[in-house]
Amino acid sequence: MAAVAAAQKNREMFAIKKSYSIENGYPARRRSLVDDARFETLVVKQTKQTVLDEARQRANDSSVEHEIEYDEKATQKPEQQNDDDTGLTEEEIVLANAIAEGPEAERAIQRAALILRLREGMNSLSRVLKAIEKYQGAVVHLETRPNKKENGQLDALIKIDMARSNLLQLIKNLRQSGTLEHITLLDDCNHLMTKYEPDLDMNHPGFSDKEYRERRKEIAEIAFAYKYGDPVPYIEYTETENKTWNAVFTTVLDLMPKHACAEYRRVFKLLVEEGLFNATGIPQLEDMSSFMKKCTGFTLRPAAGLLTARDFLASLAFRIFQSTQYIRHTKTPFHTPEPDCIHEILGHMPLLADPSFAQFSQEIGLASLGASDEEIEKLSTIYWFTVEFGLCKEAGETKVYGAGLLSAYGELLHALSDKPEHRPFDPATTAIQPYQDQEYQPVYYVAESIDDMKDKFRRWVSQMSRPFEVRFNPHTQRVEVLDSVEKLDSLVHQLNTELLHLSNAINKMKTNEVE
Ligand SMILES: C[C@H](O)[C@H](O)[C@H]1CNc2nc(N)[nH]c(=O)c2N1
Ligand SMILES: N[C@@H](Cc1ccc(O)cc1)C(=O)O
Ligand SMILES: [Fe+2]
Repeated sequence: MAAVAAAQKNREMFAIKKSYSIENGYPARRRSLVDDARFETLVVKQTKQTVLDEARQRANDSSVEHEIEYDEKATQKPEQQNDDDTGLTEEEIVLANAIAEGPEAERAIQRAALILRLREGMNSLSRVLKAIEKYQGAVVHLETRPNKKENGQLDALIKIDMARSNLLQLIKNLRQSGTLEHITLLDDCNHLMTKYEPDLDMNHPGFSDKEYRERRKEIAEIAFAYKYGDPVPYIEYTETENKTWNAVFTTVLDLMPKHACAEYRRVFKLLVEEGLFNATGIPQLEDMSSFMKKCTGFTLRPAAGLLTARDFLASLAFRIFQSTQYIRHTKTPFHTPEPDCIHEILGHMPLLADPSFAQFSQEIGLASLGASDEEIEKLSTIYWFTVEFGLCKEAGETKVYGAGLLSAYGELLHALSDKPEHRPFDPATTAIQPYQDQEYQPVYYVAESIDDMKDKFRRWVSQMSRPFEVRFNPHTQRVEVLDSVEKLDSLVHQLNTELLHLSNAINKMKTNEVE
């Protein structure tokens, strides 16, 4: 529990204390998700920097020098000594703040991944392992490889579990000895909301509605309190909220037989038959999550608002969709400037229950893991013009599969009209097409089919700069980096097993046909 509380505290330490709305002194501006996301990334960075500078200042002021018992002589040369002991790294500050929570948090076991540069090869490694042992740490994972630049030197990745206070000491010593290249505190959620409160600027339909804003905060709290593995709490939606749902649901019911792609129509019908989709009430995320899990393994977790692209995409790699639970303002049922539960449930969820589309969504997520900021921007642009606002061909006609169109019939009709430009989906050009969410789009991309879009996307991803390949292991529900013979070996075994099932099934079907 202490770890969760400390992680929560660390989140809050960096979380943006005020929303970007007029009353908090942020300039009014026409809503644009892209600008918002960029603006907020900048503010998040500034907020973090301020917090870190203040903590370093405090560390400077605190005359008490932490006793360093560690046997430094054995591991460093004078020139390596870093006498600026208070150049605390962000992780040290996060740890120090967690420790400040009290004795329990101080003793709490923290998992961390250390990337080390071992200048004296195996000699340095044995000293580091001795230090870990000295601080009562447990090595969970260790791998080394020759340093690309310096012969005789090693790079090491060591995952350890260690009491926070000891870990703080160890990091400091490794940093001073010039061994520590990087550390990641693994159980701190870096799920930073880009907004603490909804950004309801002047032209947001709910801006002047105090009751609506209270409701938004109340529902956002569910997302903040949510822990992985919990069922998503039910929400007692009000009559007004259900009326808003009804207005949109009935229009989608009218329009989707003609305009939605076949994959969407198929699952929509299933959802109606299962009683999850009806005109009277907003479906509960927990029920939708169970349905999707049965179909494709996708599950939901509640999101309090717009997440950073990296956070949002990373979840898709694990077949987790971060879904908002609040609903748009009743004044504007047919288009809202931000994702809401109607958009997520009516727009996204039917297709996340389709195997081919679920695979495509997961592959965008997998491609985002370890991607550079530039590549994240390209992936979220591809996501925008496909998952959010994509069109596809079907028996010579243009159909809709983009969630942002299926949940906003006004824009759906615009997208299918001859007003906007229609371009063939091609990842390389789509990925760099600028877009704004202020009004309807001037350009929409048309895929030959969902499978064709997936194939084109895979080829484009294979040229991305990431120097390693990843795969999602459905048994462990974890993403594996395919960078060792052992991992490739287990993947080949997995494939062999699947192929065996496939050939047995084919033989049995052939035999049945003959009989
Ligand atoms: C991936 C891309 O940035 C996309 O616009 C994301 C951003 N963050 C999001 N956050 C939430 N909660 N819901 C969304 O649909 C999105 N869309
Ligand atoms: N415009 C969509 C909601 C939406 C907003 C922003 C997005 O990024 C995506 C979807 C609707 O009204 O349903
Ligand atoms: Fe969306």
